[in-house]
Amino acid sequence: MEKITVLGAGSWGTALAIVLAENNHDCLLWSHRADQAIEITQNHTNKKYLPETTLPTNLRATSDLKEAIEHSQTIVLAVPTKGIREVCATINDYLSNPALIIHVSKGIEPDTFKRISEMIEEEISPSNLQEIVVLSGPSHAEEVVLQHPTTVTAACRDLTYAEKVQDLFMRSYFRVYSSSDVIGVEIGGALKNVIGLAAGVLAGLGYGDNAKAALITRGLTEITRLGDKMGANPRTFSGLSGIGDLIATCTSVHSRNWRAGNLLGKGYKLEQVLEEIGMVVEGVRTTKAAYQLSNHYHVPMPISTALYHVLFENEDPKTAVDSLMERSKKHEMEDLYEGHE
Ligand SMILES: NC(=O)C1=CN([C@@H]2O[C@H](COP(=O)(O)OP(=O)(O)OC[C@H]3O[C@@H](n4cnc5c(N)ncnc54)[C@H](O)[C@@H]3O)[C@@H](O)[C@H]2O)C=CC1
Ligand SMILES: O=C(CO)COP(=O)(O)O
Repeated sequence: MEKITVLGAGSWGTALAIVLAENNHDCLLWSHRADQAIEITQNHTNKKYLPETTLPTNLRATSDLKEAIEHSQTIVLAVPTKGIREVCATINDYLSNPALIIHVSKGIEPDTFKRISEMIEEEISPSNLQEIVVLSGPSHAEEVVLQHPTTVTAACRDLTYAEKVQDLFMRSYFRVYSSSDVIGVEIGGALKNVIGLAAGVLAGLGYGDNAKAALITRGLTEITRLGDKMGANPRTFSGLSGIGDLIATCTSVHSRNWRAGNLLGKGYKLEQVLEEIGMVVEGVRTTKAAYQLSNHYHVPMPISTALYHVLFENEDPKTAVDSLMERSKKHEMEDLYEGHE
């Protein structure tokens, strides 16, 4: 049994805290809302994010970040990408011993192109940092709390820590694999949200399985192409954090990104869509980052680029799909044939 702190009491932070509490760890969940922390500790519910779920009685919550950090040196970071820097900068002030940070967020910061582990390293001083592990894969919170079989990957440059995270989380319904490819696991997790949004757009336009299969396959191609340039092991993209998460997000009714895209395809405006979903839709910001990265590395990413035009330049979704389909002919394995975009 270990003392573990989970920062972020949204759907994912809460679902993971449940797994840890069921594994008999002394788990303290931090919410930045006092009323939510009281609800979790006293009523054993988190109605806003997991309305049907009863939480284990050994799971407590606090809204005091200092108390949460003093609780343990094993910290699961489950806040949206946009909040990572702010939360890390604050906890850096409270840390008195090097912490193991396990991050579970999926995004890339626009403009800086930083992955989550890079942002953590910039905000937490080296003396306060033991290691960073990323935990990622096809894992909707709604199904984890129902104890449906789920598989994820824990990646760290030092495999010892990835294996430690495996031991903390492994449970009959929650299987964790290890990897040392932090870059690949982070890029796969972030960019699948862009393709998931696009899959929702296609569904919203009324397109079916042919279009979905094309999108997943060609989406994986552009993720792999970029990941390769950014230093990932291309094989990682055929694993859980790559194709695995891509399938889950592009085919699931639980996916916030898919649902957001679906509404966009039906003609709703982005602001309306985000209000309707009410939870973080990471793919929106990551689409901006993907578009910028595509230009920066001169890597063709036609799907991400088309989605960027829809999200940020008001392009009509149907026109964007038509433009994608009407591009010049290509070889399917175009990366082998330079000059063929
Ligand atoms: N929901 C899921 O099934 C999964 C989510 N993830 C990832 O986990 C991360 C968190 O997602 P969810 O839990 O789904 O989001 P959510 O929208 O359910 O909850 C986010 C939580 O973070 C809090 N929050 C927002 N901004 C904050 C800030 N600046 N500082 C502190 N707290 C802040 C919100 O109040 C809320 O409690 C995302 O990167 C997401 O991609 C990864 C795997 C599965
Ligand atoms: O990352 C997830 C599942 O693996 C959650 O996806 P959404 O953010 O699209 O809901």
